Amino acid sequence: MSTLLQVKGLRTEFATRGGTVKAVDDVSFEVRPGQIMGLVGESGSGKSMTGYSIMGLIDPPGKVVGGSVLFKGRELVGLAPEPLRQLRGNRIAMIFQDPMMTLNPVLRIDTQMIETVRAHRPVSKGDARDMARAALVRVGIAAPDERLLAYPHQFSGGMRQRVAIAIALLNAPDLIICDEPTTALDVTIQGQILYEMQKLCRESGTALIWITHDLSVVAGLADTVSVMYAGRIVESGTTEQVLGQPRHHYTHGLIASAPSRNVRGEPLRQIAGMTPSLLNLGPGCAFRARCGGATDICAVAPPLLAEGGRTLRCFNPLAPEAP
Ligand SMILES: Nc1ncnc2c1ncn2[C@@H]1O[C@H](COP(=O)(O)OP(=O)(O)OP(=O)(O)O)[C@@H](O)[C@H]1O
Repeated sequence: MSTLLQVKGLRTEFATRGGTVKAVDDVSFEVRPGQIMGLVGESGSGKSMTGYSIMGLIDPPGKVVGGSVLFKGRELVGLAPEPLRQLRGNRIAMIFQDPMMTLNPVLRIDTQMIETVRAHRPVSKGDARDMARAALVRVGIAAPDERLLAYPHQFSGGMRQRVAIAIALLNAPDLIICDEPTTALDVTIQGQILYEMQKLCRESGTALIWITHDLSVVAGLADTVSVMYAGRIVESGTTEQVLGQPRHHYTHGLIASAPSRNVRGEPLRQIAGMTPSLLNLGPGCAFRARCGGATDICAVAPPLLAEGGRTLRCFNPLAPEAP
């Protein structure tokens, strides 16, 4: 099938007093229309910055310093602000952990939604209002006419996030990047939103990149998973491959330490050691200090192995389990 988004060798750096932080370091992946990709990793691994880099939302002292982001064949790296703005909220949308990154606290919901539609297409206010109403219904908001007249502070956290999702859906984008949008919500609401997002994607062919540290979320949602560590993707493949038979020691550690894998009465399992600083990271595997499989060779840059749709950056991967 055709490729919707092709990210190749993407690199984003922050100039800090202590030196250069390589937040996104040679990241590559592809997303097809309608595909749901999970981007997982611990806090600080570069997931959000990868999403922001694709969206052209990196602010100084950060900068995309290399690589390519092809969206429907068009290069987004280096694209001028105006054409980028036209793509955002129209063909590509982003949903943030905090819905107030999307919502304006002083405007009524109808005003915000109508403006979002009319910024990208020449429709009447009445038609834009109908589209806003339909989007609220799609995300499961009851009494949409009443809700359209409300201000963001009149909604609960879960409802506010639903409105932010409805705004992202307004112009039927080809791609939505979701940055932990359900993390702050209670488990029941999180489950409902995940279910609705998956359904919407399946129905409309919208592709999703779902950024999360929570493996249980991607297990039920994503078609493919990419695992990030210290700014790099260390393993990717189908969800079954990566979560069912991890080959990278870091992926294995993440799965083993997931809260759902812990047994009451036994000590909580964790990956030993600390995530490294992204300042002055050398070329070798950044996980080697915490890795049970590390050998001397891991001090040099690990090769990118590709096998049966899976990619892996490791000299000493875990053996595939016998079928
Ligand atoms: N303004 C900044 N100045 C310097 N470094 C930054 C800045 N913003 C981000 N970084 C660096 O980028 C790295 C990646 O951050 P990012 O937010 O992408 O991580 P993440 O995996 O999304 O984590 P989280 O789940 O906590 O959001 C951070 O570890 C930090 O070192």
